Amino acid sequence: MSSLSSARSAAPALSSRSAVPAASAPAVVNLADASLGFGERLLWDGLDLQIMAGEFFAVLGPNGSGKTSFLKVLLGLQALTRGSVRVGGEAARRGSRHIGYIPQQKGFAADTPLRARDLVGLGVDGHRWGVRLGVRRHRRRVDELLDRVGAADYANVPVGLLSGGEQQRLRVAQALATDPQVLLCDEALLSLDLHHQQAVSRLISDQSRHNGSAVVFVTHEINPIIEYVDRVLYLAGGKFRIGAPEEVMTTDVLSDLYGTHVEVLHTNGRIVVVGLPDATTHGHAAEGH
Ligand SMILES: Nc1ncnc2c1ncn2[C@@H]1O[C@H](COP(=O)(O)OP(=O)(O)OP(=O)(O)O)[C@@H](O)[C@H]1O
Repeated sequence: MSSLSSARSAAPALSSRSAVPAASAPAVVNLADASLGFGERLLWDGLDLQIMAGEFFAVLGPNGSGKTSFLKVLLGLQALTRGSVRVGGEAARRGSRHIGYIPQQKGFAADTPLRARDLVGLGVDGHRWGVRLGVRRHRRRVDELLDRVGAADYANVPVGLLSGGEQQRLRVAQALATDPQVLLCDEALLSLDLHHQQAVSRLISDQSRHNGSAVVFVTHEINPIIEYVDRVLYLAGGKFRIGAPEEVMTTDVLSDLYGTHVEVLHTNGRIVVVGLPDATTHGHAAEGH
């Protein structure tokens, strides 16, 4: 185990940005002594982590560091090499009703035979194993969700004709339909313009602050969500570090994780990482805006 991972977190208090007091918030994700590796390749080892209701938790790291694998573990799609994982009080498993999932933005084909309200309706029905709400209640719930994400105006438009940002709002509505205990977001802002990045991240943050969902947000770029993040899990080179962004996103910590000197600059409320190893394709350095 690395020196960094031995400094693992036993769920430190949430940052001042959280509206949910740490003491009263229950843990909804619980990893104990968790390790994951593929063959020779170790992604992380000895990960003890609790994510609390209402917490906005970001998972960061360069390409290939294990961010998507971390989400798959929570989704019950990837078994750990060692240790245990519980979500909403039960062992992680596929199709858990405790989980809402916002995938990467991928456009729908223009001829997809679904209207905006149909897509959201699938989320409302998704966990009911065939037992649908009555037609009226179903419609009301879909309307509420469309309204909440600002999509009421295009409720009846086929999804393939909507912009990327409009489609992503619908995916948020779909994921929120069951008011999940845990909201998993996989690069949910990718390829959205700045305006839609801000709108979608605010919707996700609202779900954690006002409805108490724990948000687990996988991203290669912290800046679009920096104002909402309580804690970060930073994965790199088989090691990890957990803490508030200001504790983890530092020159010392990232240099230690990458095993080479990198510089972390804080400018205009943004974080820019400079000098990442050549082999590392990573958002911070490349973007630097
Ligand atoms: N089922 C698997 N079998 C073997 N290797 C795997 C498997 N799943 C993931 N890996 C490897 O584990 C590493 C981490 O992959 P993962 O997709 O979790 O990284 P990531 O941080 O999400 O990367 P990116 O930012 O590029 O999406 C990669 O080297 C990948 O090839």
